[in-house]
Amino acid sequence: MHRITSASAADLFDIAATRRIEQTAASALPPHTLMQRAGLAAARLAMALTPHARTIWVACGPGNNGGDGFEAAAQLRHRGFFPVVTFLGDESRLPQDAKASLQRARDAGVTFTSEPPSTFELAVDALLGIGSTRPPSGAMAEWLVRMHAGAQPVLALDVPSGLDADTGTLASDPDRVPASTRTTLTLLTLKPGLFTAQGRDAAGTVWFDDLGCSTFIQESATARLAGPPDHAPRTHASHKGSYGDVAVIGGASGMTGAALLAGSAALHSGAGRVFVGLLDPVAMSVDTSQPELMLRDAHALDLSGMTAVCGCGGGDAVRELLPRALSTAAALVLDADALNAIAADPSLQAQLMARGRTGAPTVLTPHPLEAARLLGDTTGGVQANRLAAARALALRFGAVTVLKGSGTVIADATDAPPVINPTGNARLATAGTGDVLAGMIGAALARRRPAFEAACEAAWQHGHIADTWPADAAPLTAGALARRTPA
Ligand SMILES: NC(=O)C1=CN([C@@H]2O[C@H](COP(=O)(O)OP(=O)(O)OC[C@H]3O[C@@H](n4cnc5c(N)ncnc54)[C@H](O)[C@@H]3O)[C@@H](O)[C@H]2O)[C@@H](O)CC1
Ligand SMILES: [K+]
Repeated sequence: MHRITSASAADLFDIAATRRIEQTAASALPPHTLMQRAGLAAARLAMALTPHARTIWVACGPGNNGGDGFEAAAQLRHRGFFPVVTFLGDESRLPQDAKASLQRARDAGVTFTSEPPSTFELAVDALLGIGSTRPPSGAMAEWLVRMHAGAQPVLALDVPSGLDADTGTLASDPDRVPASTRTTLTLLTLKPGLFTAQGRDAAGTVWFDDLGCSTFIQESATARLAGPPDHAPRTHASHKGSYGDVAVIGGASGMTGAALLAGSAALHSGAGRVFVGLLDPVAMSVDTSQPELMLRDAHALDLSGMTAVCGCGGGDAVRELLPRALSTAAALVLDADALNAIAADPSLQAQLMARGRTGAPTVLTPHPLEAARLLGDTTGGVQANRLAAARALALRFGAVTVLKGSGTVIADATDAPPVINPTGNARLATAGTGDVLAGMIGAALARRRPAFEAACEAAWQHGHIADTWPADAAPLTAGALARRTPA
């Protein structure tokens, strides 16, 4: 059992793959072994979370997730703890493993009640796991509200009840901000839904126990959790040409700052030279706070041989430059208004697809609304399956797609599993942080990282800066994020 952090990459498996792995493992092991291992891991984590707990409420549901709860309760009782089990299900219809664990809990002397205990130091959510099929209702919904209403920790087994383990969508009340401290112990496999959409908030800190079954995994991952980028040292004999040129195209009237932020981010991410091609005809000619940035009229920049970062604060004016960027930029990041322009113009879409067919490195960085416009979908439709939406965009345009949001998804048009970025937090919910990400990806492309790796590495780094922002520093601003310096 170990805690999942952003320090190491990991494979993720969807529900269908998890069930296949379970079948393979279960057929190779003595009966009930998996559930007993799951319950023991849950009990150990419960004891570590609340070593002095007097009452541990274990809420058990009608399937094998409930069985994990019975087993955990039995193990806790054997160790001198006082679990109180509430069971929402029909004993005669319990799956065999769960039935055996229910009996083990009874034999261990666990207390069973019909109503949750009035006070508890820890709640164990064993109501629904990967078999969740509909929003919790009735007593199940009431119990979930109750366990999350207080400040007591909640330990969810396998997945938080009601969370779709494939997509990270939560069946009920997504806007509820729970008071509880959340931990999830996920079993057998890591599931993508824990790390994107509502999954990160619902799951809290994720622990993983493979139940000793990693050797039974014979299939490829559904998705992957990104790990930190490798830090390639710069050779002494390198020069600014070794790290490439970035040209930011954006900054229409009133939005110059967005382009300067992207430029600053590219500069501080190590690009050799950064040009900022402004679309505002009366724009400044130098940014005295960042004299390294070379400000130009966007129309005058020759993009061949350069990495263009196109769209940051681009307004409608960026549209006329897109055909040239799409046809001449050596590598290209399309962000914000560039994406909106493409979504509204079939001829630009055709050019983007044609660029994709040439294999020229191209990265799209939509937030969910921009992704929805490009796909002709709604934001809700995109968020309902972020992995599928990112992959659909990557396939349609032949471009690496970075679908931003909690648990940013990076997909390309190959068979490689999409990647979910584990870093980042709500500090990034401030204007300009998307421009910074675009600039960071631009810098990675400029030093000739392959587009998929460039996107994964920049997304990880961008979130990591926010994750390590000192608590006592001034609030994160996009400018400070671009400079990587809390100020
Ligand atoms: N599959 C595995 O690999 C393993 C499974 N284990 C546990 O078993 C779980 C999967 O077990 P199951 O397939 O039985 O699925 P669940 O225990 O998640 O629940 C399925 C049952 O809940 C009912 N249900 C679904 N949504 C409901 C709702 N909103 N309200 C009320 N009832 C609802 C279904 O009709 C079904 O009876 C895993 O998440 C994990 O906790 C572990 O014991 C270890 C191994
Ligand atoms: K659960």
